[in-house]
Amino acid sequence: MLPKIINVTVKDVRFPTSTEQHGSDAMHTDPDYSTAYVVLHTDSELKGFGFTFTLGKGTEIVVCAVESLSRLVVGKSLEEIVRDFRGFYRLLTSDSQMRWLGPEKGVIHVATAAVLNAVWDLWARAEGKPLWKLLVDMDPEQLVSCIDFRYITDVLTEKEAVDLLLKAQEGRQQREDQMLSEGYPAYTTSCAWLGYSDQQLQQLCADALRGGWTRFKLKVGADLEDDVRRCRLIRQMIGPNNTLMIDANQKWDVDEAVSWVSRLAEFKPLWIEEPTSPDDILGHATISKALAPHGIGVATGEQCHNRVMFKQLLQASALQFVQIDSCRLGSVNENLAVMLMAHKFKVPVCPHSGGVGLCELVQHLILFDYICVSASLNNRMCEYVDHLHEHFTSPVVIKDAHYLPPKDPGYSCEMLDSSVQRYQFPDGEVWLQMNK
Ligand SMILES: C[C@H](O)[C@@H](O)[C@@H](O)[C@H](O)C(=O)O
Ligand SMILES: [Mg+2]
Repeated sequence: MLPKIINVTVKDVRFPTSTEQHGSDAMHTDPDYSTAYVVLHTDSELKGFGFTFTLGKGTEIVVCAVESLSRLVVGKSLEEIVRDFRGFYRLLTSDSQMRWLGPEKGVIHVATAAVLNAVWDLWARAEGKPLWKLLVDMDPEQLVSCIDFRYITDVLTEKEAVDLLLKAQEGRQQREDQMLSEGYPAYTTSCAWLGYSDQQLQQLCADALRGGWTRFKLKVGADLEDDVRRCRLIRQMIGPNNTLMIDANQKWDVDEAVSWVSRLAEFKPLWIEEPTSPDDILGHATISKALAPHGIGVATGEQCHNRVMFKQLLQASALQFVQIDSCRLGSVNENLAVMLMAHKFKVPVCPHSGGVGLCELVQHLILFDYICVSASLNNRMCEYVDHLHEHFTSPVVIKDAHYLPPKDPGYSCEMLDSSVQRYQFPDGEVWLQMNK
């Protein structure tokens, strides 16, 4: 018997990362990595844990949204949910009154992500498997039955999705074994946040090189001369053969993006990430076209609202790297749709990660992508940042710059009770002390 959800609790948990400029970029200069942290309580011993990611202020708004959605969840059994997961996704995203707040975007959608992440965590725990393995073991029809195809059937139908998954079945066991022994390739963003000094960047970069890292992301976009200096510095340190990516976090207008990045082309970045507004699909297409002769691709997705936006970015050849996000899209359900569309358009998926807990979650999705969808590691890697893992009960395991597949049952969302208590906003000990 699968458990029934009898209560949902949600907490505002914030980590004061801004004090040391961790996570800083051209637009988000002082992020306090935070979560709206959800626990599904059931009529059994099992619980489901989930969250979405925020930058501090406003997390209380997401908490309210989760509370509103909870009314749709309490009283449902897991059996009833997973028997028609597409229907359950629709229930949360298409409530005829609440959808006005989105639809499928903004606060209400990240709140949906938090709730659905907890449901997937609960399901994987009930099956006694890590989430990636639950997905890998599902047959194509069952996987596809979790996806809401509304608004994307012009690009991907249910039947096509099943066919893509069937086609990728060959070599699956071998890829699973490979992941278990080698892990999934990662890149690091931890060396080069915008607020770090040159000295700090050099030190962290030297440490990372010693630790076996070969792919590095640098924040740009505040000041062109600073960017030239920092790109030169990091390129000198990592040498010509390691990979460099740059990330502007939406700083520029379209033409400005093209001229600014052209100036940085000599440092050979693989991609420019979020050059402009995440909503500007045609702008991304223009930038992609202009930068192609330099061999620089456009990456985006960490603030892409939903599968419909990804569909258009792909249709318009507006991105060369798809950055899915475990806490912005409607959880695993919507990420499955995006991974399959990316595969159809032959665009590699390189997930956005980092923040607090995003590495823990997204590793499951990218393992599934490799084993069951893309079957390729070409031009693919998953972001990693080295912050806040100690607050999770099943933290990520990195070996030689690769994510090793998680083994514990669930979606790796559970935080330590002591951390939740200490960092709860505004009454946790850490915040009480900071505000003294
Ligand atoms: C505010 C955050 O740290 C962002 O800077 C971060 O998610 C970043 O865009 C990334 O790609 O890791
Ligand atoms: Mg980014």
